[in-house]
Amino acid sequence: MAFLPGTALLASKVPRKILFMFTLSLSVTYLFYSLMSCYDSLRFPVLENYAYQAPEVTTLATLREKLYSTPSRAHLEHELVATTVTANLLTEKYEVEEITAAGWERARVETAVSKSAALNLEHPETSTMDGGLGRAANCTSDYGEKKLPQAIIIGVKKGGTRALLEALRVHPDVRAVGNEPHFFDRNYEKGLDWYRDLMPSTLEGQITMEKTPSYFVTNSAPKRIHTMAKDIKLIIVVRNPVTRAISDYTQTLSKRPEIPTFEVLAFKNRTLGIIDASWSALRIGIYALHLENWLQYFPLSQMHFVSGERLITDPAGEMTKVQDFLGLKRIVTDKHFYFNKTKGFPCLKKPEDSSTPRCLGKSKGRTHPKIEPDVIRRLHKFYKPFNNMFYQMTGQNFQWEMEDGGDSPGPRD
Ligand SMILES: Nc1ncnc2c1ncn2[C@@H]1O[C@H](COP(=O)(O)OS(=O)(=O)O)[C@@H](OP(=O)(O)O)[C@H]1O
Repeated sequence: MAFLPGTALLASKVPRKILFMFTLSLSVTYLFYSLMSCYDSLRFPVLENYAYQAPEVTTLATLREKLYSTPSRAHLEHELVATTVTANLLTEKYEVEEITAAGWERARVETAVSKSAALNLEHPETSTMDGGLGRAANCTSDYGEKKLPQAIIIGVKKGGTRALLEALRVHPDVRAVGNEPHFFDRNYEKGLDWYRDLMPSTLEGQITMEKTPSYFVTNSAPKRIHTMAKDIKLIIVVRNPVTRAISDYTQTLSKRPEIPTFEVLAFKNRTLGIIDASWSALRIGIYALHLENWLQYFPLSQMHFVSGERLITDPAGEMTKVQDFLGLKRIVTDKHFYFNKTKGFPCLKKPEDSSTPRCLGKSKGRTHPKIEPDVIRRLHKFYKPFNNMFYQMTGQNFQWEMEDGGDSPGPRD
């Protein structure tokens, strides 16, 4: 029997037309995959505002790797870091969003300097309490037009975002929606017209704002916000991640008293000291990793970081920096704040013609449960490298590492 090589045998048996079609389809598939891989490698650098040069990419990458990888037993004992970040359904379900109305009422600045402020005073707001999403609470006037926000407080949850927004609303050139719209995380499919319609009307020179602290930890939020407005200003109120986690837990506990203790939820393995970094109360505080996502889309110059601690100890000082960042006149000053001993926090001064209290409501400034000191120490150790990375990335040292390993300054804890 004559020996024929495989291809020749194939060619002899299969009609030429079919062979041609087969070769053609192979070529098209190859071309398609080549184009796809080119597209992938081209995608990221083309962002217009990409200005971020990670200071120590390897270090951040190493930190991320440590957090996400499955370490060996020896590694576990040395690093004591949680091994997975898959959603922890058990603990995630305890996440309850804070949607209670804020108690800080809007203080009208008597010495309004802008034309817009003068108009606002002619049409004082009927209600100062935060209302439903449809009609914003700080609706001082129906004059003007609804605009998409030019500045957003994007985080962090339990950082002091409500205190900041309410203090900003004192400014006559700031108009903000009272409740959290959650547009870029939960309601994006409703579209920009829906979002714009939530906003209060503004006059020329006034800034439209909103706050939704969960944006900071939402992967899709930076891109979506960038698509809406490349030049938007972003404000992030940050707080010692350990205190923040306890605050977050305290809020959940107030609504779900049956949940396990903080100490139980914080660890994957308490004996080995393995932190559960997938628990959202802890994950939110890894600021460096979340910030890295934002820096893919926005330069640092478009971001302003507020110290949640200083917002309590020196609210006027923090407000000066925020007003400068937003290009606003420095109208909100120390004259607007007083320290309320009963509340244990700064509150806004009442205007002369009103007797309404101007402290934030009961859901702000809750008493935290006492957490075991060695758990606090362990969490400080866990966050330390991420905090240092965050200080490098922002160029600011928030001084969360206290010498005694204790909590940051604040009224409690
Ligand atoms: N002036 C004033 N009054 C009351 N509370 C103040 C104030 N300034 C900052 N804080 C701190 O704000 C913490 C709540 O943060 P947020 O408003 O960002 O919380 S939320 O994410 O909107 O639920 C809240 O956290 P807890 O103390 O844990 O309740 C406060 O510590």
